[in-house]
Amino acid sequence: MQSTPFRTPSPRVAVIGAGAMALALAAGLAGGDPPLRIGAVLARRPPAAPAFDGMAVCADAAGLLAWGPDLVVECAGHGAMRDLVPACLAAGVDCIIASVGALAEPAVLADVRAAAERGRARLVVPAGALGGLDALAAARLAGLTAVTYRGSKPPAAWKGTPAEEACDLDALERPAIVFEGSAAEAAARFPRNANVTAALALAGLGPEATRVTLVADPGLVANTHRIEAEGAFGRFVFETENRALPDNPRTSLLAALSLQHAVLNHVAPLIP
Ligand SMILES: NC(=O)C1=CN([C@@H]2O[C@H](COP(=O)(O)OP(=O)(O)OC[C@H]3O[C@@H](n4cnc5c(N)ncnc54)[C@H](OP(=O)(O)O)[C@@H]3O)[C@@H](O)[C@H]2O)C=CC1
Ligand SMILES: O=C([O-])CC(=O)C(=O)O
Repeated sequence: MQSTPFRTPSPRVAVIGAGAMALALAAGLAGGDPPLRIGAVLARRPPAAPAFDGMAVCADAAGLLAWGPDLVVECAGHGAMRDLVPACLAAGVDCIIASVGALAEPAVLADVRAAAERGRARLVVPAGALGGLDALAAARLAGLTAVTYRGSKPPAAWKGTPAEEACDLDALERPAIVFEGSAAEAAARFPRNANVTAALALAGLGPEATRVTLVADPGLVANTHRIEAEGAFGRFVFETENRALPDNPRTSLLAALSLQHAVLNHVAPLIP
């Protein structure tokens, strides 16, 4: 038998969603060393991009589970996370999710947790477009006193969101605050831009106590995320300036790479 670099000879990985992030994930894994091909995609219509060629296309959770995945990666949106991920977990399939913001709603978090317990499966919450969550989660063990987040993106990334009520995105000449409040509210009001605030909240002080500022900045090219955390451990600041994916200006390349790393972490015996 040929040796495999993975824990199982042929990991059966499926993806939910066929947008910018799924495309980057599929291409990134297939182009890796060693390559890993995603075998199935759950999509509402057959995906056209060549990165999805050869994948089984499933229409719903039952179809996806019938394909027999070892691991499902959600990169579709809050609705898909809420409606499809619990069924996968309850069936014993580990899941990695991009749409972490859905977990800021306590009922969804409870539902997902119960499904994972029922199926003895694992839900992996990656850092996505952020960094520093390993340090934050460790620091939490000794007690945190404050966690704040400031997320700044170019105006185009805020199109079609409540930011349009806060300012005229097309006429901005200087940075404008488009939201200030809790991570819970940010994740709910900006489901395609503020998933990172829910991941931050889960790792740190929770969705109500994590303070969030969102900014539309016409001077920016990158999506910028800044975390400041304080507690018994001391203090840290983490900032990242992320390039956006070519197919979606809201979504950072780092978010897709974070999913790719989480998949490799799941299937490989050792990964730094
Ligand atoms: N954690 C993080 O750091 C980040 C998380 N995200 C999350 O990842 C999600 C995906 O991002 P991105 O790929 O850039 O978004 P896109 O809008 O480019 O793609 C979303 C894809 O998901 C599909 N989709 C939506 N709902 C469903 C469903 N119920 N069943 C099947 N397919 C569905 C869409 O299909 P259709 O064409 O049919 O609508 C589309 O193909 C975002 O919505 C956001 O929640 C995004 C950025 C960062
Ligand atoms: O990709 C990013 O920069 C962050 C993002 O959209 C999200 O958290 O939803």
